[in-house]
Amino acid sequence: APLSRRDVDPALIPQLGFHAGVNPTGTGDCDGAVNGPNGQPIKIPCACPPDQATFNQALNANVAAGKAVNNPSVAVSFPTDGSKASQLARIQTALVTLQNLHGPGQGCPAVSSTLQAQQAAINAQPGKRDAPSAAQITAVAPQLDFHSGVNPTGTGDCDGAVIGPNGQPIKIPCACPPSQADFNNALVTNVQAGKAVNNPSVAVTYPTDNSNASQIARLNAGLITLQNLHGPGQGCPAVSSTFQAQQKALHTDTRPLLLANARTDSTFNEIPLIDLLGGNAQDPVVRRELADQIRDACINVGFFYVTNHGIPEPTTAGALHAAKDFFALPLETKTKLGIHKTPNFKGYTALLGENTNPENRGDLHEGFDLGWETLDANALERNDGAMAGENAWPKEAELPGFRKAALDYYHAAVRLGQYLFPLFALALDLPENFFDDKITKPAAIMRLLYYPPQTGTIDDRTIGIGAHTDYECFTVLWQQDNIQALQVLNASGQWIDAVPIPGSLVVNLGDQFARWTNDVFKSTVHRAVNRSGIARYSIPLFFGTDYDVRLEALLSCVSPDAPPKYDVVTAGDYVKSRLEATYAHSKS
Ligand SMILES: O=C(O)CCC(=O)C(=O)O
Ligand SMILES: [Fe+2]
Repeated sequence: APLSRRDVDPALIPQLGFHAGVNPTGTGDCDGAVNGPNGQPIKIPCACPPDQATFNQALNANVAAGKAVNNPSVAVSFPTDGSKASQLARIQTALVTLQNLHGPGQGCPAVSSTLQAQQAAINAQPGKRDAPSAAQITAVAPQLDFHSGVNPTGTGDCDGAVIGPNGQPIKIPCACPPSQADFNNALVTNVQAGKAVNNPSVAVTYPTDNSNASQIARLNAGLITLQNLHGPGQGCPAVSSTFQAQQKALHTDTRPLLLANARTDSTFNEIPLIDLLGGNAQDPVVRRELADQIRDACINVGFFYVTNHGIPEPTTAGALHAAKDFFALPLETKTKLGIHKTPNFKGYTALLGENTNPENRGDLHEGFDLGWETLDANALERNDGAMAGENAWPKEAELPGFRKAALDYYHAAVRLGQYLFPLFALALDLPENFFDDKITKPAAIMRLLYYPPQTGTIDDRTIGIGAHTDYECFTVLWQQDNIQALQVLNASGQWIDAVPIPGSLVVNLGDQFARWTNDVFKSTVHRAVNRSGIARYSIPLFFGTDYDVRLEALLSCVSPDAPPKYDVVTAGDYVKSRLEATYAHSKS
């Protein structure tokens, strides 16, 4: 199209830096221009981005209108000078154009271009021309957090702000650090010069926004200023301030702020193993590191193994023993405890009594389900409305010790669940106590499962447990060693074996978390087929929230590219409706 008189100078239009159709998955997704936290390109619709010429036309229309024509509440500007601020404004207009190509919030994602990287590069440029004012610099100046003259030794040395490896404060000159006001003055001089004036080969950058990267950059500017106060390399040591500790805390938190942009369609080939030590560590950095591993597994796989999970081996052995004894009871005894005889899915499920996958003919396992119950006869029962109702136990004389063994395991697993919830919260960039008021009653359902061996030709519609997702927030699954049965479906449709790892448990996410996170956390499809030739036992515990908690997409998991996918329902109603469908199969 010919340039219209009102069109902007095409040389000033930011380049998209990427083109459509890279590495199509076959499901409409292609690689984007930006790598996600897993090191793989973030997926984008294959039709994104448009070609540069089409894009330029849309941008010209927006600039002419002074707003995004498809989203008129968003103003755009297109200053033409070379200042940093104007370059950034032009890129901002390009981003708005890209993301509203076809309607309000309907367009191509930012990551289908390199526009955000271009913004970051401009922000990182040193330079006097657009240096902030003294007031802007001091408003966000790094705080020394320490003052001079602490515990003088009499030889000119004083205590520094940092403890050394011997447990004692590292010594610094008593004149260090300067006062915050003197430090600020030196900082302003350096920032406005774009370098350390006392050591001119050292550049100083000082972005003033609140991002982690910018805070870290400002602390660097602070360190350079402090260490070159009086001449090249002559100044106060880093340990006369807490700058480095502040940087360390920020470095552990450089994940993208918007979880919505961390969404992946990754095709995993193995299930990660996470050592759970450190979840209660005093040091928040340690807890953060563990939560980051969990976050990666939740975003990319939806399944992970855990070690150091805290459930004692004898407790597990006791529960396994109890399961074996229970399923060996005469069918008649078990049938008396049938799950349809209780209001809330407690008790025994016979072979083929359940159907997890509607396309199947019934699941080839027997089960025994129980909910929260205390072993202490005097304690108050706390029962979640969703699953309220008594457990259906066999008589103590019929199966001595069964109830205690099952409940011992249940209680140990609930402790593990309570340990995991704050870590999941951290993984979602939420306060660690986010779930505390949502899990006041342990809405945890435990199952003992028995899978008879399947021999001969196998009809794919009758397997141990049909392909399904779990319904709650997450599941903690114990599976028997040496028998491979559990399989997990990856994004390219392959079943990946979840091989039992001795001493570990499997943790997998369920639909409640998927709904909360708008599918940023994956509720991954899985099934079990026991072709080992011998009996297999497993013990899942499903952790949900209190009944009335609304499963509403977290704001951080929603963006124009990823609008909320699910209707809001309560956690309890959701699980209940799924259970009703699962067991409808055997209800007569
Ligand atoms: O037995 C297994 O390994 C899996 C059980 C399961 O997926 C379930 O009960 O939801
Ligand atoms: Fe499951």
